[in-house]
Amino acid sequence: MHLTTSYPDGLYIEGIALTDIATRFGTPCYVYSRAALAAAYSGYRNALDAQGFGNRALICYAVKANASLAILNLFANLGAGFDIVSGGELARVLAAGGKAEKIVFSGVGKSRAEMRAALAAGIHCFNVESASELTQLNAVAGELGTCAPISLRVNPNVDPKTHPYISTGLKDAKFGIAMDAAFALYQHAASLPHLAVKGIDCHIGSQLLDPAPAAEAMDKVLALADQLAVAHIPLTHIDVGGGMGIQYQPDKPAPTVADYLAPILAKLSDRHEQLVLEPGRSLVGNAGLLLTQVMVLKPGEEKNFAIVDAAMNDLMRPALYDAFHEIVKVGAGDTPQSFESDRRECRAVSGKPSWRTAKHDEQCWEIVGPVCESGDFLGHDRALALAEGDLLAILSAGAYGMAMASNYNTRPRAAEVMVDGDQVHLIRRREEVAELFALESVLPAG
Ligand SMILES: Cc1ncc(COP(=O)(O)O)c(C=O)c1O
Ligand SMILES: N[C@@H](CCCC[NH3+])C(=O)O
Repeated sequence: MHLTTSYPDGLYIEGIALTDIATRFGTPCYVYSRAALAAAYSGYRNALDAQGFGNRALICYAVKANASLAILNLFANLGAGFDIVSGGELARVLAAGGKAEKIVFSGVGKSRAEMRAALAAGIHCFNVESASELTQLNAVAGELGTCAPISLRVNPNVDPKTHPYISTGLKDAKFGIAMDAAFALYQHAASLPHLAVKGIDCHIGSQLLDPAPAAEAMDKVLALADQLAVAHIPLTHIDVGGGMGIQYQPDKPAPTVADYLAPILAKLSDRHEQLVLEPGRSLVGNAGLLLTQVMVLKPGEEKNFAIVDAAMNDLMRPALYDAFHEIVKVGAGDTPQSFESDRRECRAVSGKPSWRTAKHDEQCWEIVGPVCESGDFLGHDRALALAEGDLLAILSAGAYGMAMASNYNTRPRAAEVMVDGDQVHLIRRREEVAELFALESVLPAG
């Protein structure tokens, strides 16, 4: 949440004014901070070092959160491994300089071609999610004359207390192998000639603000690991997944990495296995924002609409999960407002014709995009003093922002830039409209 600094001439990221970025690169534009990304990674490393896991923990950044080559390269240079879920992500990680031997491959549906590519690259481990996948992987590894390193991803049937769409550890989810079926499947895996049992994996969901469910899941995971050791199927690593949440709004603080990990690490401290972590959102979420410009103000009897040039195709979290992202003005003299007090004012006047807040010049706005969907909103009831042409920053947009962007309404995807001290680098140029239909063709004439 605290990515920007407010100066008299507007908001900055590190040494660069957001207004300058808008002038140079246009809007909508994703803006990341190299320092914030590096600090998030160090947060994990330091917490692990402090708990004595320095030499036996592998941080595998979950690429799905933000697959930018520049970000992958930055984490690779810091020593990170990667959690991938497709052949595409494998190719990206390798192109960005990631090391194959630090990659874990998650996901409920891996194609044979993806298995082959990962085996050829020599990844650290496949996180296998079904009996059928185990059989297929054994066959593919056999065809290649090799042995696939595997973990089973278990489903502990623990409620992670997060949004149902990003909850993965309850038994009605498509993810993982039921705890009571896992032991037998491990025995089967150990009997297959082209599999090497390495570890166990568990990921119960995303945006978790309380570590208790993950710690509860860990008890079940460790009980199974001990049972396997007795059955002569020793494990060399324990993958605790990702899931740590971040602060999106002032009244919902997130724990520090150290506090979040403490109850989980406590259960692992007197064990010998390597620890694998798969954090995504907590490494990138608060290191990026989406810069957008107000195109049209459309005050109305019921609601005031501020139509901006970013939309649900750029950031779909609000439309998909009703997710909250703080939105602030970035121009000269605009200090980020305290959202909580503003929201109360918005609600207090809601329904009144003027929709005016107590603050001078501020009104309540629905911040919406130009896409033809009523669900195309980026923020509800925001108290802001707006004029057409104003720049806004949609905060905490570094995770699952650009990664889930689409070309809906034939909208080119946004540019992405990375601030590094007093430099700013274009890390992905804005798409051009002609590129959006370059792969298509019309039917032959006649
Ligand atoms: C298997 C797996 N690992 C890691 C992650 C990363 O999760 P997060 O971004 O919440 O840290 C996810 C996404 O939830 C996932 O499905
Ligand atoms: N896309 C989700 C997170 C998904 C996690 C994937 N396992 C979000 O934006 O919050």
